[in-house]
Amino acid sequence: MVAVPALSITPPTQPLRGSVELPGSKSITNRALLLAALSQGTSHLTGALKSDDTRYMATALRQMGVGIEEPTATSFVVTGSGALTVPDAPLFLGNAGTAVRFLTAVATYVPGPVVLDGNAHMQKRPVAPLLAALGELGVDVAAPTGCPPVTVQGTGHLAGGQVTIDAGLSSQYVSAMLMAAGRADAPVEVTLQGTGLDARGYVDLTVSAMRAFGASVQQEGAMSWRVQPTRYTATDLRIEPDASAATYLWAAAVLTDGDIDIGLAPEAFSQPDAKAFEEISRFPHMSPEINGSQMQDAVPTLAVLAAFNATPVRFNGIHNLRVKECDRISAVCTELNRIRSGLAREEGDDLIVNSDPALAGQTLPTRIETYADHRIAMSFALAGLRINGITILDPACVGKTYPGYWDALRSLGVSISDAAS
Ligand SMILES: O=C(O)C1=C[C@@H](OP(=O)(O)O)[C@@H](O)[C@H](O)C1
Ligand SMILES: C=C(OP(=O)(O)O)C(=O)O
Repeated sequence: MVAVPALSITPPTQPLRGSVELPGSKSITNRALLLAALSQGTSHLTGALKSDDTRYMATALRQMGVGIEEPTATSFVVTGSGALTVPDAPLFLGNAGTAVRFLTAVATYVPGPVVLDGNAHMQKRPVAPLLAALGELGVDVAAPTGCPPVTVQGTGHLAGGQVTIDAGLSSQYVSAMLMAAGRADAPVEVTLQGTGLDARGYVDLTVSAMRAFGASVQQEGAMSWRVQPTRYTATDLRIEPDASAATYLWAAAVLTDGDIDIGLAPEAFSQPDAKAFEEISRFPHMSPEINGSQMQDAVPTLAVLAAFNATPVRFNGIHNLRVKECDRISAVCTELNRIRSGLAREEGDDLIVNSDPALAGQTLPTRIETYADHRIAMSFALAGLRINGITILDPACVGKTYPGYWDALRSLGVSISDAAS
């Protein structure tokens, strides 16, 4: 495939109408691949996402002896023996946070050393709190920089016991520990350090996925979970569409006064980002203050939409957007200001969007930097639906979670063309 350096978007002259088939959920696909790999027997996963993040997960599991076939563009057939084997090379996981965090915990089931690494962006994303928690259960794991590469000296086992996790930077540490716990030798009690959990909905998603594969997990209050050593049972799972992907289409519909059928009502999703629909449906009267802590991946979508809102919007509860694929607070702020100076500002870890409904219809030639971050590319494409002159650099970065994004917009009648470099 020839890399396309940039895409230019022409605002549609009509409301966007039509239907779009969403990709499967990244979060559920990577949980299901992992749990199926730990199960003995064959699991059929349908409606799955095929993208960079799920490819990295599947490839790493194959390197550890798991059989994974891909009979169709949206299915995986996973055959596990209940054990993992020593990979003959480091596991390269790109910038897939789920793959890195989940596999770090599960690598304890390999009877030997495992190195997990990622690209330059992933090498800046913290894993130390997860390592500390694994260490409490006796796992020999090291990451000299506190970020990948990580080396796990697996024993093929995980002892049970009590573990505390500081999930202030990522809920994925909790999800990783819980999923590993289901195959431990004895019960594991996982307790949160601190007061709360941003992105709690992703831990709920983890517990549901574990239960689908036969695990017994009790949530004990808001702060801890007890996982029984049931091991996992192979199962067939239909994966729901990706709610984060849905946010772009919901926003595209309200921005153009259109109507896009994604085949699923907002309330039918179990993923946390579906909460963003409440704010999207209020447009152009979004709330003056939006707490993004429980719908973090939707914040770039909401922030670009907020640029066209009737009144300014402050986003709070979003501090850990700074350790996603890029520093998303800074990236969104910088790129909104590139469209029109003064459109956004940072205040501590809050992002304030100084909304301007008069942006719609203007010509403001802007080349949007995307920082190798799919969500920056996908959300700023929305600005191109109302502003003339928006160009998205490195558009192929959407391949992390939504390779078909540009085609989906084109199918709705958006004109997107290769930009002159
Ligand atoms: O568990 C998951 O599937 C995810 C959890 C969230 O990350 P953090 O827990 O790191 O905030 C989210 O941003 C990510 O895209 C997917
Ligand atoms: C933060 C994200 O991904 P991950 O943490 O899984 O790399 C995302 O998809 O927006």
